[in-house]
Amino acid sequence: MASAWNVLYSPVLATLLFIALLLLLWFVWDVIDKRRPQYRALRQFPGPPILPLVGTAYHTRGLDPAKTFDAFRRYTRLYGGSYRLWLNTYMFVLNITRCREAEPFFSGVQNTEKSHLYRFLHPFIGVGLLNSHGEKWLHRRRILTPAFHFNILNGFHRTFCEESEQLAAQIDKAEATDGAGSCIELQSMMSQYTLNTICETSMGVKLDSMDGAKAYRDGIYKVGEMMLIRAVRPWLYLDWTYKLLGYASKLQTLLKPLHRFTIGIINQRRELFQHGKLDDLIHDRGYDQGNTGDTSSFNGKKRYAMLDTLLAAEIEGLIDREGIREEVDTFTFEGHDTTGAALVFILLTLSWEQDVQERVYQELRQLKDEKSLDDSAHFSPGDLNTMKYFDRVIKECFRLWPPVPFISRRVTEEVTLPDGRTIPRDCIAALHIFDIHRDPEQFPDPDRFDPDRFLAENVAKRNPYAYVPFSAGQRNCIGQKYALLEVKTAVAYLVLRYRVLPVTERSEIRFIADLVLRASTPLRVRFERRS
Ligand code: HEM
Repeated sequence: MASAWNVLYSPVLATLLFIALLLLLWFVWDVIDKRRPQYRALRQFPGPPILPLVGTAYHTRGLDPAKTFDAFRRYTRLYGGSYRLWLNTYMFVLNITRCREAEPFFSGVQNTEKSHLYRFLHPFIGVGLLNSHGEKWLHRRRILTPAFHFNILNGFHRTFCEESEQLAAQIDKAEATDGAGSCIELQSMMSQYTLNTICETSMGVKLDSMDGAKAYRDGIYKVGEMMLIRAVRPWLYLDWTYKLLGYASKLQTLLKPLHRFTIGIINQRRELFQHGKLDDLIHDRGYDQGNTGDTSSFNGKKRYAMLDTLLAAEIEGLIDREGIREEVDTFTFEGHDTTGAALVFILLTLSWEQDVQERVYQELRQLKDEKSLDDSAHFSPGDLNTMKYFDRVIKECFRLWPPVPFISRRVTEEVTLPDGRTIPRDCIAALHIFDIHRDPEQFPDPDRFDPDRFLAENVAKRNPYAYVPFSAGQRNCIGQKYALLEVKTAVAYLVLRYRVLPVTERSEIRFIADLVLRASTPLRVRFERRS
């Protein structure tokens, strides 16, 4: 008898009973949870079976980033469009892969709040233009919109040209070392180019000429990797598990020098700004040259750079020091990897599509001749916009390889779709731009590269939200024109100078689930100097 009591009171049994009780409570909660209207609403959409307790959490469990990327595409094919995933009332997602379901998020003024995934960016970029909402977002957007005025972009064009020359010098150097037509790994080279340009245009510094540039560059990449680690491991979504497993302190260690770097530059520039020396600086850098039309002033200062716009707003009491830091880091984060990815996939595409590349080259050459520009001269921003075929090629590359493959929103207002289905409140709307761009109803034979999809008559036949590489509506990309000018400047310069030849084939590419479109293996082309 005594031994039976001993068994009953043994710690093992007590633990088992405790676990059984927890499971029972979890099960009861799960049953109640599934009676909520959100559950019923989401069940109107197709998706993988929702199992008791774990919902659909099994669908990406244990998958590496490449398999996670493939799993999302597989589900889109399997369910013929948008599909739902369910964990519980606090975590349920509608994966939107067709523009008919995406339209309410792009066209309206409601549901503009970002999902909780953007919280992972808080330690790095704070709560700035990208991830704030409501009044704060509107206020910041108003302050920053003048920093993207076309006169200012024209000033940035000079930086894009100089850095394109640096890029070519690097390619030539590789050729001198490794022999003619040497293989170039694109992802790191393009990322270096775009980090240089964003540092100069947003903070006014030439990164490569600064102490600590390498540490900053490496730090930015490592922080990007840590964001990805968190995004693809749902158990790290909770702040306490993130802290407990040591990730939070590792991130802080990485972020400290990055923030010190940005704050140092902001302080230096503030000094110049407050002592009225910035006009000399603008003049020295030539930002005030080549501006056409409007030379309007902002608090007596020319509107020429992103940080300077913020410093002027600070004087007016519109933004504080931390706010300036947030926005500068937001631009560095949003403005370099995205444009880098765009360049990688444009150059790869040109390497696969030799006829297209030749036609682009002829168009560039013809304009050069018409304008009597010598070989080393760059096109002006106006010139770049006149080349229609070039423009269509860039657009088609952005369609097939959108640098930001997915974005997400928190549904704060229930959405009723034209077919009567509802997207419930508190749902996460994951807008998969990668799949929206491959909707066969909007883009027949969607995987085929065809720049003529962007002929005016073809564009007119499509839903206005079928093509959204820069998102659309209120929360669209503030840097869209900047990015297009940068990309076109670099591609035009490189194509005129080199024939881009294939190394990595399209069929070899394995994408990974990431904030920016990236492949798991190196992406390479050859650059052959044109005679
Ligand atoms: C090819 C390059 C780029 C692409 C494809 C791109 C794409 C996007 C997309 C899809 C969004 C919406 C994000 C969301 O809803 O979560 C966005 C927002 C944003 N982008 Fe870009 N972007 C690019 C370059 C840039 C550059 C160069 C800058 C800055 C210099 C920039 C700054 C921003 C900011 C601040 C936002 C948030 C805007 C807001 O919510 O008001 N982007 N971008």
